[in-house]
Amino acid sequence: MKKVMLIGYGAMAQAVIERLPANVAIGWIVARESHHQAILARFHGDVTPLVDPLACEGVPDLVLECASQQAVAQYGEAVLRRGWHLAVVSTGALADSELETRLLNAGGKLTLLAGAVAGIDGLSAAKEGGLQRVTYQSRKSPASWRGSYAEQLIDLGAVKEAQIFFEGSAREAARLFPANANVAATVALGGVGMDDTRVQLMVDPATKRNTHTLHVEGLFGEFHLELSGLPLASNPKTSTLAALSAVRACRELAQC
Ligand SMILES: NC(=O)C1=CN([C@@H]2O[C@H](COP(=O)(O)OP(=O)(O)OC[C@H]3O[C@@H](n4cnc5c(N)ncnc54)[C@H](O)[C@@H]3O)[C@@H](O)[C@H]2O)C=CC1
Ligand SMILES: O=C([O-])CC(=O)C(=O)O
Repeated sequence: MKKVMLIGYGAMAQAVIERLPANVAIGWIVARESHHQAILARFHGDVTPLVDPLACEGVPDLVLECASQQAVAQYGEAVLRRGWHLAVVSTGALADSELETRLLNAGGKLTLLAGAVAGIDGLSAAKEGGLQRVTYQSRKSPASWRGSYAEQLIDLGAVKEAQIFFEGSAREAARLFPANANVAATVALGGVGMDDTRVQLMVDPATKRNTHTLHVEGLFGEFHLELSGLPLASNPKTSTLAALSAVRACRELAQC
């Protein structure tokens, strides 16, 4: 039985717990203290709630971050320094280039999950031949942008038709929208980097989906990908596919 340490106990973590493959168990959950009683009760003491991954007395086969960019900054380096395997879904944390360097030099094994988008394998392959242009657009409902920096750029309650409210680099997008624009960072890391990946963020009152549009041009030719994802019912910011990419990481663990 492979044992996973989850970081986070929100919408994505719940989806992962519900779909956990056979031969994989959650051993520890790093969560806010307010969640600890609920974790103990739900798993009848079989899962240890922690406030810090380093309080773990065992050795997890995988540490699966499903929490926030802030959690990656807080725990990522220490987890990797222990020689553990860390899979990160809050990839936008790497928009902080100093943190990126520390994570890459810490040892262990760092996996960046594809999250809510597809095509990262093709993008990375295309990079081998040279890329000329990578653009990424995210289109979500007003509910998905609520509570984010978007509220300072646009009146979400008054939007009548689809509107772009942010244009900039992947680095800016990932840092300004930490719960909404990790895909911008994922695309950047697979392609032309944080500063050269152009990003548009759009609010669309007519949609209930999270739509990711990727356009890539390079020596290989070009590709255009549009992925229209259903958000998790418990968090409209987060696409179901992002949670499924974390489940996939658990399945790969079960198979190795
Ligand atoms: N790469 C991608 O495609 C995507 C990445 N994400 C990332 O996944 C994260 C989680 O998504 P959801 O579960 O939907 O969010 P959520 O807001 O429902 O849950 C996040 C949970 O993590 C906990 N948390 C945050 N920072 C923590 C810390 N430092 N220590 C302990 N617990 C901490 C929160 O208390 C909360 O329980 C998002 O914040 C975002 O960074 C989300 C969607 C797509
Ligand atoms: O789940 C999504 O659709 C994308 C998302 O929140 C992110 O990129 O952080």
